[in-house]
Amino acid sequence: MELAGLACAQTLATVYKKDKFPRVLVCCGPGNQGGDGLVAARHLGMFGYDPMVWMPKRLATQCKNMEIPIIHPTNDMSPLRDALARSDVILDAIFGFSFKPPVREPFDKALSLITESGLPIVSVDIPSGWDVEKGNAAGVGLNPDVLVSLTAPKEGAREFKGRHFLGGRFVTKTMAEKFNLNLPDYPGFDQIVELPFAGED
Ligand SMILES: NC(=O)C1=CN([C@@H]2O[C@H](COP(=O)(O)OP(=O)(O)OC[C@H]3O[C@@H](n4cnc5c(N)ncnc54)[C@H](O)[C@@H]3O)[C@@H](O)[C@H]2O)[C@@H](O)CC1
Repeated sequence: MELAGLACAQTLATVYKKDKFPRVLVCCGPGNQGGDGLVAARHLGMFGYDPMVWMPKRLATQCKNMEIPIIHPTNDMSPLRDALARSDVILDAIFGFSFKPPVREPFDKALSLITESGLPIVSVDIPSGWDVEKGNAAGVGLNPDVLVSLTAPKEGAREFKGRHFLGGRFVTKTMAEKFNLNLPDYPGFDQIVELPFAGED
């Protein structure tokens, strides 16, 4: 979770520079991906961003020491609406590979508000609302500008058209061999590598 969160923060920082996009709204879901989001928020704070966390289900207190503001658990959407109005970019850490449609409350309203905001979105692992295998077939998912796949790209992300990064430097050789993963090399000490657009060499 620590390295996955760092990979997410590094992806956002690579595409959305802090001088133009300092205010990051990190939207965290109720599962492990939400945990990645909290870790990413902490790293974004260390990178010099001004992160804020929206977390409708109470998770942990990872952000306390960084004094990152947390929008408290509530089904009322007005705090999220206000936070969106004060943000430059969104890190979508709401749902990952365990998401099963349809989207339940309060996340259904949250996904609509996030889309309506028109802000750039960086999604973690699979855009929220997409099925891990069927993608956005139901049409209720976010349409992010950037995706950071963790471990390996998911089947459902095939139709994703934006900038696509892989964050999986934490995958061991044994694991890569066991699951027959064909993983690219990571440059330098980076936690992420940008993948070519589908169809590119
Ligand atoms: N296991 C792994 O190999 C790794 C997992 N990681 C992260 O963990 C994610 C998977 O974590 P989890 O399995 O905890 O699951 P998710 O983080 O995908 O979320 C599952 C949560 O969402 C809720 N949920 C599912 N469908 C819903 C719906 N339709 N409406 C409302 N709530 C719904 C579930 O009740 C559960 O609380 C990955 O996508 C990735 O982001 C990374 O930390 C890297 C390593």
